[in-house]
Amino acid sequence: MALLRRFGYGQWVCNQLLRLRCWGSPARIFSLHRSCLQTSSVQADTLLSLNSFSDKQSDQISIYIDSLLDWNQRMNLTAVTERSCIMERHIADSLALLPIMETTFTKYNPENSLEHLKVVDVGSGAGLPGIVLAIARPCWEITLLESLQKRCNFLQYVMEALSLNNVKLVRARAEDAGHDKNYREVFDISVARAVAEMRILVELCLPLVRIGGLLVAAKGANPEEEMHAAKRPAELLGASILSMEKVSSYSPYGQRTAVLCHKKRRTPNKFPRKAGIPQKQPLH
Ligand SMILES: C[S@@+](CC[C@H](N)C(=O)[O-])C[C@H]1O[C@@H](n2cnc3c(N)ncnc32)[C@H](O)[C@@H]1O
Repeated sequence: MALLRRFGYGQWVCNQLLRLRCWGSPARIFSLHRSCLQTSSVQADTLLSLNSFSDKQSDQISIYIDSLLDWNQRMNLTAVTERSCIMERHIADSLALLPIMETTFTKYNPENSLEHLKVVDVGSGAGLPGIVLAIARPCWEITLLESLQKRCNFLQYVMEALSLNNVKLVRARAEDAGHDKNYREVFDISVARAVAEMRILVELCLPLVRIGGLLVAAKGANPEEEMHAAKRPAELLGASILSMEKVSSYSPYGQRTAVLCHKKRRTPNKFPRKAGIPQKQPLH
């Protein structure tokens, strides 16, 4: 472990190697180091095999990362510019949401199958976590909601390059989509990652969620304060904040969490408020 750490590998890679019992002689470790330098394949292969990805899904992840790196030279999609870091910080981080999404959804919707969920990724940016979820769960219908045209151009390109036929792209602000009958209260789950603090997120995301559905917000190590501040806003929108769950992401950001809300009643028609108002005057 210390040896790989000295070569600059993150905790995630070391943990994966430990899990797979990939340890052996110094020569074996050195050859692993060399192969990591060449292809980052230890992280990639391990992550993809842990998620039981088929060859097609693994290829889709690979093309997605290539596209991110390529387009990132022309537009600002992500601050992460190394292939291996994208694997750790973005792909692993997005996949880490799946177990908590699925167990919590089943708990509150025991009569519903997990096979055909409708999920909206609010503020999808470069497609995180939406594109990764669409690859991992080809039977789900994923809607990417993104307001910036440039990012939508990238998302459209990726959808075609990956032949993703379970993804819809909507270029709109969440405040507007929330009043469109095609999107209002139709989704089983709304996810959001790195978009806004919880008081704002509940107003952007909960109007899109059907009664019984969930909001799953990907958060950092300590979301307690913002979660507490969002309790009443969530109630105003027809939901209760269920809990904060630790998620087993291997990203080097440190502990990751998911804040979960359960929609219990219809959202009053006055929400979401006009574009920009949720951010300027968060509900309290
Ligand atoms: C910091 S990026 C995060 C992107 C991605 N979710 C991720 O984890 O990398 C936030 C994205 O949310 C989008 N966004 C912010 N507010 C929005 C809104 N009200 N409606 C739709 N998209 C929004 C921005 O355009 C931006 O692409």
